[in-house]
Amino acid sequence: MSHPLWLIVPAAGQGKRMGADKPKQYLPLGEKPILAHTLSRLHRAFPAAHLVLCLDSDDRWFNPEWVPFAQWQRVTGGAERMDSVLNALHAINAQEDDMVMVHDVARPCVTSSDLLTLYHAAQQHPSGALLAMPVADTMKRANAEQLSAATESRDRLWHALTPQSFRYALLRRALEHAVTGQCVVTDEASAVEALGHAPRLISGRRDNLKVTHPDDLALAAAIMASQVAQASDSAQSSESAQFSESKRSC
Ligand SMILES: Nc1ccn([C@@H]2O[C@H](COP(=O)(O)OP(=O)(O)OP(=O)(O)O)[C@@H](O)[C@H]2O)c(=O)n1
Ligand SMILES: C[C@](O)(CO)[C@H](O)COP(=O)(O)O
Repeated sequence: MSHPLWLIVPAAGQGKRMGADKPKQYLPLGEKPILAHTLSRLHRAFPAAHLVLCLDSDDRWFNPEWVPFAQWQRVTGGAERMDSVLNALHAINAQEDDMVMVHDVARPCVTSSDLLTLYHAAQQHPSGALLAMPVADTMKRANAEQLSAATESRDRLWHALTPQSFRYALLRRALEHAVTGQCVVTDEASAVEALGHAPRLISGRRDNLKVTHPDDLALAAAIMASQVAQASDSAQSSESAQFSESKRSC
């Protein structure tokens, strides 16, 4: 029997790099805010999952109407992303082997196919798995004057994305270990690695953008529009395939 899935969405950040008048997860992308897009994408892939949403204690913008899940709870975020995720792990009544998947609210372009691929990989790998992207550019090491002091090897270098997914007990132990050691980790995989585990890297789509800077808003809107167009093209081509199939069988 498969274990329940707990979806943790850290959404307690301030969006300082975005520099807007509200946290970036509440900025509109088309008709709805980023947070609503992200939750809707997660729900499409995992309609029966239990959502845990980490929100800042002073959040004035959240609207529960944006949550499409039947089972969900709100928890208070912490000072760092890792504290928000650990608060969520402490708040839920999960079994040791339950699957937990953590996804940034700021990544609204994630696709169902990447979500499902990651979920299956994490179920099979005892150390968990994360979406990631092999580095595509030449990598430079700057000196203090922002001069290009060296070129780093790209060999086996990946960008970490989200979601990242692990068994509940492992992730909780890893984040508690990081917090106790006063070590700030920026993703779950770093905490798990610090326990000596090696999560599996799953090559994800390059358009799983983390909305971080002002320019990213237009980019995310363009990505979403192109994903919708691609989905409608493939629906049309599957309809026309069915049509030619039915003509053949007449
Ligand atoms: N204390 C924190 C900090 C961040 N996050 C969440 O972690 C994710 C990744 O963080 P980032 O993109 O850095 O978001 P912000 O912290 O909001 O951005 P900034 O660093 O520019 O302030 C986001 O979904 C953010 O809401 C969180 O839940 N709790
Ligand atoms: C978790 C993450 O999205 C992986 O890329 C990232 O580390 C979090 O973003 P931050 O900018 O480091 O807070």
